[in-house]
Amino acid sequence: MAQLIDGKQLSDQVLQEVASEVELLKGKYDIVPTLAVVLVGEDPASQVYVRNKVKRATEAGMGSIEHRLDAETSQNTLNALIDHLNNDPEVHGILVQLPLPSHLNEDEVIASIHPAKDVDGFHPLNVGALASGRPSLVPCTPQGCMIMLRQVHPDLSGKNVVVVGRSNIVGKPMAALLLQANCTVTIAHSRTRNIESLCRNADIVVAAVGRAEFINADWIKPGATVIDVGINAIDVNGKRKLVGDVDFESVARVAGAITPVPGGVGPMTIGCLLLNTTRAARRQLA
Ligand SMILES: NC(=O)C1=CN([C@@H]2O[C@H](COP(=O)(O)OP(=O)(O)OC[C@H]3O[C@@H](n4cnc5c(N)ncnc54)[C@H](OP(=O)(O)O)[C@@H]3O)[C@@H](O)[C@H]2O)C=CC1
Ligand SMILES: Nc1nc(=O)c2c([nH]1)NC[C@@H]1CN(c3ccc(C(=O)N[C@@H](CCC(=O)O)C(=O)O)cc3)C=[N+]21
Repeated sequence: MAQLIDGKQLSDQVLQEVASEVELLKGKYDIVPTLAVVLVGEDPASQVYVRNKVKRATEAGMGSIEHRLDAETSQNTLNALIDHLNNDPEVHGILVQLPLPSHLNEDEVIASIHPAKDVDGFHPLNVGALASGRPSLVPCTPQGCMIMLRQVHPDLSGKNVVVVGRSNIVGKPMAALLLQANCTVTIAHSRTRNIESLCRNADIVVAAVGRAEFINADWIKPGATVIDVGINAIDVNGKRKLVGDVDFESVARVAGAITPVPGGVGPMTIGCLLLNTTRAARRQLA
């Protein structure tokens, strides 16, 4: 049976680090690091994430502000809110929950967030910084995955890694971080040929596909490390259940180490989001 990489426990460590940084910023500089979360529409999954983020922020002694806008909100209204948050000295981090309703221009919204407050690391300036090996605010989910990987592989140098998925929020920044850690990185996606055999050659597989239990034991080299980013709600006998992009039961029998869902990458994402918020606050001191 594979070693379980416990995201809940690791995220508690990250959150403790966050809490002491918050204490320091309060005591020494009299500022309360504050995260503003913007949620447009009623997407029930997003509401769960937003709730979790706000809860953890409060526990860490941080400020958190929620802006819930209805699904019909116009681009102008959203732009005006972001403008206001950009200029509010008491807000240090801004997160606009994605995806946005289809009538809104996501790229425009992301580019309008002040790069120094972009705790998601999605602004083109932060994306460019990461791509050129000078990371600034690093996307939370890939950052969390790296912390989990380091538990198993303190030195990642030379590892063959396959990242399945090429989204801007997970796959691409994940690949950039792995490359910077001297891994040999392959990015697979829906047009990739022989994806199964590619994965079977990998020392590490990172799954960010968005398909429930897509990757099974036949794809995994015995002893490999598997990071499951997927969060998929499925129906089992009328009950809602969260599963990853990896078929946990079969893969855990062949892998050397694996992350569970829930309790894996998800909690790490939140930990890193709050860590980014304290980093952003510190940089805004000057
Ligand atoms: N734990 C966490 O904190 C987070 C979890 N998530 C979860 O991670 C998953 C991925 O999210 P995200 O990156 O935003 O998803 P996207 O839908 O944006 O991207 C999915 C990627 O998977 C690829 N893909 C889809 N089908 C296949 C296939 N049959 N074979 C190979 N590749 C395929 C797509 O390829 P193509 O580009 O060719 O279409 C795409 O690159 C989701 O389950 C999401 O809920 C996301 C963010 C944070
Ligand atoms: N701008 C933006 N930034 C994001 O980081 C972002 C986003 N938009 N849109 C949606 C995805 C998804 N995401 C998750 C974060 C935490 C959990 C999480 O905490 N999951 C828990 C449990 C969740 C539950 O029980 O429902 C777990 O996996 O154990 C899940 C998913 C962040 N995302």
